[in-house]
Amino acid sequence: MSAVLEIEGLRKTYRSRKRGVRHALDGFDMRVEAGQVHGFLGPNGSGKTTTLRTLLGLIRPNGGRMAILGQELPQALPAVAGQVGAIVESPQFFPHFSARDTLGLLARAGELPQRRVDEVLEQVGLRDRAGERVKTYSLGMKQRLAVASALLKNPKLLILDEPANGLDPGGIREMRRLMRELAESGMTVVLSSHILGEIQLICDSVTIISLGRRVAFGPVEQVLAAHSQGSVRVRLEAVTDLAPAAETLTRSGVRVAATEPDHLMLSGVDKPAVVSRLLAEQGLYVSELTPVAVDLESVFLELTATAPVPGQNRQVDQSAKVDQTGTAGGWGA
Ligand SMILES: Nc1ncnc2c1ncn2[C@@H]1O[C@H](COP(=O)(O)OP(=O)(O)OP(=O)(O)O)[C@@H](O)[C@H]1O
Repeated sequence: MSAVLEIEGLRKTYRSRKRGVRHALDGFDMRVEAGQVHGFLGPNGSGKTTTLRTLLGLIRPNGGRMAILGQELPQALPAVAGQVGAIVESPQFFPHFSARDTLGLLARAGELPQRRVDEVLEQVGLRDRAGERVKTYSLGMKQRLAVASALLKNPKLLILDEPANGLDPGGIREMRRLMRELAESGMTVVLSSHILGEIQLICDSVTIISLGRRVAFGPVEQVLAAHSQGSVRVRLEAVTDLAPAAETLTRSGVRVAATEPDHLMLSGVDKPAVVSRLLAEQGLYVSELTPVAVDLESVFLELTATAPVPGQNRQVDQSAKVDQTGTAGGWGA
C-alpha cells in the first residue's frame, strides 16, 4: 500500500515569556495509506490541530518531515493543495448567503465546474435546504456545508476536524456512510474526533497522539487486539474495597487501566490468579475476574492516561506522562 500522508519526527515548540517552552509536537510520526478512513485521536491539547495546521502550511514546524501524495511539504504545498480538502477550524460562511450561493462562490474562486455544487449538496444531505440562508441553519447543517465545501474539488485526501460535531444521531450515521462511500471511491479520509465509538465504527486505521507523540497506530482491530490481551475486569465482594484494591495492584506493578464505580479494569495481566492472590493477601476478596475485549475508548483512556480518577479533577495538559516502553512505535502499520 502506498502512503498518502507521511509525517516523521515532527516537532513544534511554542515559546512565550509567560508560559515558557511548550513542546506541542515532540517527534510525532503518522502514516496514512491510500483509500483508508483514518482516525486521528488525542485528548485536548495533545497536538492534533497543530499537526493538521502544520500539514496545511499554516504553522512552520521546528523539525521533522511531512509528505502528501509522495511530495515533500511545505515545498510541494502549491502542487498538492488542489488535491487536499480540509476543514481544520470551523469555517466562517456569509450568513446572508445560501448554501448554494456559498458553494457556487467557492467553485468559481477555485475554477471548478458549477455542477459540483449540486453534487456535493446531494452528498452531504443539504439539497432540500440549499436555497435557504446560512444564518437560518442549525450547527449540524453548517457542519454539513463545511464538509461540502471541502468536497468541492473532489480531493484525493480529505482532512476533517470533528466532522460529527453538532450532528444528531441520524446525521452522524449519514456522515459515517458518506465517509465510507468516499473511501470506496478511492479518496483517503483523515478524521479527528472525540467520539471514539464512531471512530471505531468508521475507521480502518487510527493514530493516537498524547503529549505531542504517537502512542499507538495501525489497523483498528490490531490496536484493539494488542490491548485486549491481558485485559481483565475485576469485581470485589465489597465496592468499598475497589480503591484499596487498585492501590495494592498498582503497588505490585499491575496496570489498573480504569477504576469504574463497581469494578476495576486491568491491562497486561498474564496470570489472573496472581491478581486474586495479591488481593486476598490484603483481605480483599474477588467476586469476578473476567478477561474482556476492550473498545477504542478504553485503549484511548489508557494510552493517554486520561481515564477519570475518583476524587480528582484531571487538568488539561497535566495528564501523566505515558509510559513509552512497549507503546512507542505502535503496532501494525
Ligand atoms: N499559538 C500557540 N501558542 C502557544 N501554545 C500553543 C499555541 N497553539 C497551541 N498551543 C499549545 O500546543 C499544545 C497542542 O495544542 P493543539 O491545539 O494542537 O491541541 P489539540 O490536540 O488540537 O487539542 P483539542 O482537542 O483541544 O483541539 C497545547 O498545549 C496548546 O496549548
